[in-house]
Amino acid sequence: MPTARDLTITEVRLTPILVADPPLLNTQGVHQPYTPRLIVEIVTADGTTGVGETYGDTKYLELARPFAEQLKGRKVTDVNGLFALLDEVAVAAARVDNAVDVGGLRGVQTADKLRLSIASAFEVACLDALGKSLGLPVHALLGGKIRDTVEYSAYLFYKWADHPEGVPAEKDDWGAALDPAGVVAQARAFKERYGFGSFKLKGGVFPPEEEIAAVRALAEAFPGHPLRLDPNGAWSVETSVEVAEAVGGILEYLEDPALGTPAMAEVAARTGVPLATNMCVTTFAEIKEAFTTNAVQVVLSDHHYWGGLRNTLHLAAVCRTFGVGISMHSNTHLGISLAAMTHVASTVPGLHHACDSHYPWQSEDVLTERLTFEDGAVRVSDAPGLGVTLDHDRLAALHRRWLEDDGALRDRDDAAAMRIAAPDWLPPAVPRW
Ligand SMILES: O=C([O-])C(=O)C[C@H](O)[C@@H](O)C(=O)[O-]
Ligand SMILES: [Mg+2]
Repeated sequence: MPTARDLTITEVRLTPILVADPPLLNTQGVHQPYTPRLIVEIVTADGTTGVGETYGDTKYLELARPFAEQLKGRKVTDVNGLFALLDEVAVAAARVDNAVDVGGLRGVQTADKLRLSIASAFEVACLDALGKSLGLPVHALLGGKIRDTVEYSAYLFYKWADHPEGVPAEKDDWGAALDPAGVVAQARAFKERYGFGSFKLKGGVFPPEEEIAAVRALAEAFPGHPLRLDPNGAWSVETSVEVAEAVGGILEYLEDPALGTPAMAEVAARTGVPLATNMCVTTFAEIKEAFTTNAVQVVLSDHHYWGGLRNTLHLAAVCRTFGVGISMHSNTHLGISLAAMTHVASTVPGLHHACDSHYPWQSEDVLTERLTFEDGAVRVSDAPGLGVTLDHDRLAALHRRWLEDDGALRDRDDAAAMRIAAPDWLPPAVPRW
């Protein structure tokens, strides 16, 4: 007879941390030297622990704390119940009224999206604990992997060599990338270190002509490799169409060239270039307009704000129904989230594009062993749960950094980080070009 397991949640630990981040440029500004993340641990009565990870900014912490309190006494098998609890977590109006999320780079901000961004970390932690308890990998709990490896793309950024002088920061070894030659050199380093075969350039930083030149240089240096360009909605429809005409033929897709579904629909109608998004379709409510106006051809899911791994599968099913492709978006994240992304991606049918991941930019992690890329892919773990182990010493050290911060870095603000180098900097009005 199998022994009964007690999967009642007895303890929930929330650990906010600050993680080193290089000076990566985007249309809003530059990444801070340290970025907030929240690590969630769930402990069950039989001593099983599950881990999850999500955004660590104050607005997420203030929701995660009351939510965590409600979980005690519930079972990790009650994953649907997590979502029923969400409505009970109050979101202050000031967090959503006219607010955009970090730097405006992840689409609308709604109370539900904030709540889902919290629930996702708890869902992952529950699935990790359940998998460990049953001796099954998370992908098995999602119906089973249909591929053994998940391919990722190199996430290229325009970048300074260092954070501004005098700003405490960890040194990175990527160097600067501020022109086509620098972007190609960065892509070569990504290929050499991790074997990536697809390249995405974060654009919206320099005038479109310069970014067109960088894409052309990439195409010349890496013939036949899929390329993407993502200016985070910084261009007008006219500029988007001009860029599409200039480099559409060498792009796998153009990502969020213009802001909002109507603008994306117009660009899509006027060009033959597939459009991807992690800005105009970031909630289920936005799907209908975008799909019925043919505004996007690929949705980049992100299990953090879509509300977890099972919601990602629901999104994938809707995309499949409408003949829209699916792949994955990424912000700064650690190995717990890379493991979660890899498990869910291994179960998604028709995943035809390499997923995004910031992970190579993160020199720090909270795991005993970093996840690795081979030929640009992460092997899907068959170990119980997510297949990762938390390093409590590392976690404590990164939490100490958070505790010692005076609050300046606890909320990611790319425009404020830019003002250290350019005091007059304000997030540019959109469209910027
Ligand atoms: O694909 C995207 O739009 C992103 O990854 C948005 C991110 O916020 C990225 O631009 C960043 O972290 O600078
Ligand atoms: Mg994007």
